[in-house]
Amino acid sequence: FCGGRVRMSVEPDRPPTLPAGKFRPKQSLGQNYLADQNIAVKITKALEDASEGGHRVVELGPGLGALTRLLVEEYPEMLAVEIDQRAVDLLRERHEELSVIRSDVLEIDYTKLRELRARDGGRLSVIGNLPYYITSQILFALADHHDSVRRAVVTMQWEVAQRVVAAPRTKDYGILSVVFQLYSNARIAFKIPPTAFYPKPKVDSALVVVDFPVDRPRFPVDPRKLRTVVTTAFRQRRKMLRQSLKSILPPDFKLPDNWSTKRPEELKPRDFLELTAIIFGRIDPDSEPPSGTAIWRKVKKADDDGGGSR
Ligand SMILES: C[S@@+](CC[C@H](N)C(=O)[O-])C[C@H]1O[C@@H](n2cnc3c(N)ncnc32)[C@H](O)[C@@H]1O
Repeated sequence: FCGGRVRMSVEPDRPPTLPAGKFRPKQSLGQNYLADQNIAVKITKALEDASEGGHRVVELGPGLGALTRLLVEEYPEMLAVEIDQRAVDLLRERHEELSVIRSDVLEIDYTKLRELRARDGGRLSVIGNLPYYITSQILFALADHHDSVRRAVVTMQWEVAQRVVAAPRTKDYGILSVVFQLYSNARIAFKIPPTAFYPKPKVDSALVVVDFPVDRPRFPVDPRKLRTVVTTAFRQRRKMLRQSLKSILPPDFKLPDNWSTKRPEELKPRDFLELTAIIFGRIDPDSEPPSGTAIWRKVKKADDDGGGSR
């Protein structure tokens, strides 16, 4: 009647999932809880997992369950991995049917997890409002196990998201850009303002959707060697490769002239594959991918117990 706009949601402050009392968010664990229900819905919708029961769905750092409570409706057989015992207890209380294990997400071996969870032979679907202090490590672990993951729907700091999608010759181009553009199709879905979280972080965040294509040919280089080459080159991004890569070049090895005067930001992601092959040689692309440490025993126990194992 008066033409005013109807507000669809109230300004988020305390998340509705935060229990009354002494539950103080721990900054050291990156606990900025999502408090905006509209955004929670948009994040969970981006997962689009078609598995019956959702046994392939894994949530990293569920916290107080802002995403979990929506996910568990659609994917009752999902698994949640959380390090904070208080949150684990709370989730078990609120969602009896949920498989939740207390563990460090950095211990996840996605290849083993897929063997255990993706019983239909599919790949894992990973979702999480990531704790920002370990975002890069989580992203690299996902990239290392790209054969086992179908899609990752993850929030991260806006500037880290910019690095994931950055093009060569831009200031954000670096190790994250190279790795994610080689192994995946990654896109920023939308920006998330600090007001969507409690407590409010100082920076904007982004939802990033990463798809790992199933038919991508295996690269003929060792992924750990590739990482070494890219990280070492970007550590001195203004220097020419013959200088910046000195410390990792084999004895008596001379970088061919067409590479030696380049700077890392001039190289496209695929050029780094070629460079790694020149320095360290090619490997059999059908060899087994490297496997990290595992929490699969705990996962198996949670499955065997038919719900959350303690
Ligand atoms: C940014 S909060 C997000 C919480 C919740 N998903 C939400 O959206 O409100 C990050 C969560 O990851 C958990 N966390 C932090 N470090 C972890 C680790 N190494 N392994 C597993 N969970 C971790 C924190 O305890 C916290 O619950």
